[in-house]
Amino acid sequence: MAEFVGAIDQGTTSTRFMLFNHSGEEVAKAQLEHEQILPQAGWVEHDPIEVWERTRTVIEQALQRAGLTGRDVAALGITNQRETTVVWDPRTGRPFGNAIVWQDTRTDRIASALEREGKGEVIRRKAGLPPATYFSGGKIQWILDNVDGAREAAESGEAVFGTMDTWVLWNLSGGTNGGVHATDVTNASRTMLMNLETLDWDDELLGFFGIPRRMLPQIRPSGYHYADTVAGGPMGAEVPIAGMLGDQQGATVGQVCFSPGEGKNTYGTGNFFLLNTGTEAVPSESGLLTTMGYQFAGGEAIYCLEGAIAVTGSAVQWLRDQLGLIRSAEESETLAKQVDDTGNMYFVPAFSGLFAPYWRSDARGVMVGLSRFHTKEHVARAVLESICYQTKDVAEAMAKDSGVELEFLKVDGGAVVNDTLMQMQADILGTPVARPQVAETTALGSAYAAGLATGFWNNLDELRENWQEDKRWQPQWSADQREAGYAGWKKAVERTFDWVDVG
Ligand SMILES: Nc1ncnc2c1ncn2[C@@H]1O[C@H](COP(=O)(O)OP(=O)(O)O)[C@@H](O)[C@H]1O
Ligand SMILES: O=P(O)(O)OC[C@H](O)CO
Repeated sequence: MAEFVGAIDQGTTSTRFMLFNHSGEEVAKAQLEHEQILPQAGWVEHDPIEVWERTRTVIEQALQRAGLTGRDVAALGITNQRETTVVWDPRTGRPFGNAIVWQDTRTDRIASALEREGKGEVIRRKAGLPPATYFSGGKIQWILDNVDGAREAAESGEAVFGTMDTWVLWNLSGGTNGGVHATDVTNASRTMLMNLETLDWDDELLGFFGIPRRMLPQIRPSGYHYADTVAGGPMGAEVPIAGMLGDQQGATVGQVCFSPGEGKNTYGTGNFFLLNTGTEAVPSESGLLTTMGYQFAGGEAIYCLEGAIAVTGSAVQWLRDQLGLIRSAEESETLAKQVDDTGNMYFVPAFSGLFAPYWRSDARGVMVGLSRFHTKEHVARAVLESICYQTKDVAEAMAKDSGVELEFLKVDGGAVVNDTLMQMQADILGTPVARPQVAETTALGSAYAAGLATGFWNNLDELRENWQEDKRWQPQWSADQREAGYAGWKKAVERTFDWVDVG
C-alpha cells in the first residue's frame, strides 16, 4: 500500500511539493521560486506557464530525492495562494496574459465603484467580503475588459477562469487533453462571486462584474476526488487528486483547528488569522472576512472569520531587496535584537492599501516619529513590530466579532522561525504564542483533506494526535506598556489614510 500523501503548495513567492507519512511528518520536499512581475506601481503578476513548469519540476525533484515514485503516493492535495486570477483558453492552454496576483491594486476603481453604486452591501451579505482589489471578481472583470478578445472568448467557452488550484488541477489532470476544470469551496469563497449559503456561483454577483457563468469552474468540497493525475505527467502515475484548499484554510486544517473557537495565524508574505466558527457563517462588524474554512468529503461546510493582512513578511523582503538594509530575512532579527525598542517610531506597511480590519485602498505606507536618533536597527525593529501590531488589530476585531478569547495563539508560516518576532507578538497581544513542530501546516492541511477523502486517515482525532508543540512564548510586557504601544500604533495607522485618489 502507498505510504505517503503528497501536497502541492502553490504560494505567492514559491511552489513546493511535499510528501507526508501517516504521522503527518514531512519525508520529502522540493521548492522553487517564480518571478514576481511588477510592470507598474501597484501591479503584481505571475506567469502561469512558469508556475506550472515550476510545479512539475518540484514534484519530480522531491520524488527523486526521496527515491520514490507516484505509485508510493496514496493521494494528492493542492493548496494555493488564493484570489490570484488566471484566464486561459482550454483548447490551447494559452493564458490571456499573466495571472493577476492577490496583492495587485489595479482594480481599485472597480472596487470603489461597487461601493458607490450600493453593491457593497449585497457582496458583504452574500459573499461575506467587502468590495476590494484583493478578491478575484474584479480581476476577472479587468481581464475581460482589457485583454483583446477575452470577453468574446469567455462568452463562447474559449476562455475559462481559475485560481491557482484550478490551473494546477487542470494541468495535472490532462490539460488540453481532458483536464478537469474545478475549484473548491474555500477558493471559490475568495472571488466575491460565490454565495456562502448555497455554495454556488450567484447570478446577481456575476452580473455586478459582467462575468459569464460558463467561464467558471465547478465548485466542489475541499475533500473530493477531483481527478487522477495523468501517468505521462510529473507524478508518473495515476494518483487521485483528492484535496484542494486555499492556503490559509490549508494551514487552519494543518493546525487541526477543527472545533469552533480554534484558530491560527500564518506569517508569510502577508498574515492571515483564521478562526473556526463551525457550521455558522458569522457576519463581521469589525472588518473581518466571513469565509469558508473547509468541507471534508461527505462532511458539512465549516466557516471561518478571517483577518487578512496584505504586507508582513513582504515588508522584510522590502528591507532586503528595495532598501538593502539586510542581506537575508534572518538578519532582520539580528538587527532588531540590538535595540530594546523603536524609540517611539512606527512603520505601517500599507503598500497595497490596508486590508483587515481597515479596508482602505487609499492608504499608503508611512514611517512616523523619526528623529536623528533613529538607526537601521530601530527600522528593522519597527518592521517586525508592524507585523505584530497588524495582528493585534485583527485579534481585537476577532474577539469582538466572535466573543472568543484565545488561550494561546497557534502560529505558522515562513517568518515564525524568528524567535524575537514571536516574543514581540506575545508582548503586543498579551496572549501566549505557540509554534508547532511541523512548520509546513499549509501543505499538511491539503494532504489531510486528500488523505481523509481516500481513507489514508480515518478521522479527525487521528489528525489531532499528529499536532505537537515546538515552542511557546509568554507575554512579558506590563499592561501599561502594551496599552501605550498600541495607542501609538493606532495614531500611526491614521497617518496612512487618504494618500491616493481611488475615485
Ligand atoms: N527570519 C525571518 N524573519 C522575518 N521574516 C522572515 C524570516 N524568514 C522568512 N521571513 C519572511 O517570511 C516570508 C516567507 O514565508 P512563506 O510562508 O514561505 O511565504 P509564502 O507562503 O507567502 O510564499 C517572506 O516574506 C520572508 O520575508
Ligand atoms: O501564498 P501566501 O502564503 O502568501 O498566501 C497568500 C494568501 O492566500 C492570499 O490570500
